[in-house]
Amino acid sequence: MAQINPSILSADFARLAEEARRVEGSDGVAGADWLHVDVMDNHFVPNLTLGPPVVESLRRATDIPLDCHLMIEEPDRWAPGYVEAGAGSVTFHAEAAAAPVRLAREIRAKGARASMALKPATPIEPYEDLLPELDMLLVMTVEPGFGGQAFLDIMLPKIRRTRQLIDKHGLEMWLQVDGGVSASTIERCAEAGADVFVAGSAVYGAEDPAAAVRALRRQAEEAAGPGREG
Ligand SMILES: O=C(CO)[C@@H](O)[C@H](O)COP(=O)(O)O
Repeated sequence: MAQINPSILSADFARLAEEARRVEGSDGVAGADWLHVDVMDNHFVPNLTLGPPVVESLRRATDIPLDCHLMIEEPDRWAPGYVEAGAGSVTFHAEAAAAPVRLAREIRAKGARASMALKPATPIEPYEDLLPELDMLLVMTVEPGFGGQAFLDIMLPKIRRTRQLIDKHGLEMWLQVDGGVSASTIERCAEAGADVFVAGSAVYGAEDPAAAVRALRRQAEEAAGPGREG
């Protein structure tokens, strides 16, 4: 089943709890699967957002699970604190981690899903042996740092190759894409093998964000076909 994770980078930071609730399901209507929390340190990327205290407050204010994407240096030092703050999934960048296997094991041992992200220029192949240590692999489809950028369709072959490696090893892990995911790009991502979709402006820029989430999920599931649904 396709999962849709709205990115709070496109939300109103003065009203985060309310923005989280706008994409949560209500009255039996399915909403977003996870809330994607963009953590930026102004070093790994040229933008600055939030840290563990905000994650902790969001955890208390909403029921939706938190998918924290750490676009920061020294994730080996800081990532465990995000699990303690209440993240259900923590993604660190391959380019920043000193010891990715040890870090993934620590995140899992603390009780969260462990995930690793690749910037557009970072290939998946050197990380093949590491995949069993992860619950999710994130292929960035824009340069990390800002919402609202154009989808890099030259990332589609990397999504396809990553899916092939996951299937080759018989892994249950998820394949996430992030950046420029919208009604006009999500089908290509799903066809290439992605099953978790981060969408910022396509959700929070819509008049009805919860309806945008449902429409994106429907498109992704139709594009993936019966092989990947349910
Ligand atoms: O991590 C990032 C950007 O670095 C993303 O999560 C964006 O925030 C997604 O926004 P859209 O491209 O969907 O507007």
